[in-house]
Amino acid sequence: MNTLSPADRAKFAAARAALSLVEPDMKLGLGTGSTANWFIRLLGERIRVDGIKLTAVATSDRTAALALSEGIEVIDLDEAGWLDLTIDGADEVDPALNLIKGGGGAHLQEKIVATASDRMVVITDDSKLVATLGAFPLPVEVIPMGWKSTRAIIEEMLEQIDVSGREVTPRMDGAVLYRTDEGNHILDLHLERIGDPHRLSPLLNQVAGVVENGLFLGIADQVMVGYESGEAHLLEEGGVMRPVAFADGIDGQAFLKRVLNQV
Ligand SMILES: O=C[C@H](O)[C@H](O)[C@H](O)COP(=O)(O)O
Repeated sequence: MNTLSPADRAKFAAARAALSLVEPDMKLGLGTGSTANWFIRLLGERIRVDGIKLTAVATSDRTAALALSEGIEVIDLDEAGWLDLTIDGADEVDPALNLIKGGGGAHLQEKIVATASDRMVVITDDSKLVATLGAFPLPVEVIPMGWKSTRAIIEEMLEQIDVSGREVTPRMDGAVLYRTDEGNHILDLHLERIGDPHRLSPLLNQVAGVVENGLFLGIADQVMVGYESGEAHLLEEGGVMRPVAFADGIDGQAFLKRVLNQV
């Protein structure tokens, strides 16, 4: 059997802890990325074990494909109307539960889905908890037409902003520009430290050509933090942390054995 890396042990623990938040008949938002993928696989297992019924909205083509392969019913957001709970990963989480997302290029759909939910719970390993956002490059989705002009305007705007770095690079997919599910490009802003994310986010979104940036401010309600040890804690605004027990009826060892042998 392949073994779980320390990072995956922590991601798995966070995802499994969030599984206990799922109740029958919920309409769920499913995030994108390696941590969200653990949650989606575990959700599929819970549906197989418990036979619970629920529907889900995906935040990317990748997530939709994985969810469908796990037997999860996937519907459009407009069909769902409003969601009970969104579970998603993050690239950085600050003490006020503000996030940087979009490392996988999916932050536009993720923000639409999270803000159309009663509750957003982030699942993450403890390495993503930071005092100040910005060490992870901030993704900004831009329309392909005139993207170089959009980048120039962003660079000029950044001169007025309290950040420690100002390099803006187009995200590449091998030799070509990266394309999101919507066919747009991504600019990664290497800011190192974002002094005032609440000032930066609307300024970015005001630039013509910008579709959405990866700052999630005041959107996440709680954070499930997983550790290499296999434990998980629930983090709430204000820094309160409490341990979470797994209560899902899943045989974790058997589940991991099956999943790891598929990889
Ligand atoms: O665009 C991708 C998403 O925002 C992801 O949720 C984020 O990048 C975290 O991904 P991972 O769980 O793979 O670290």
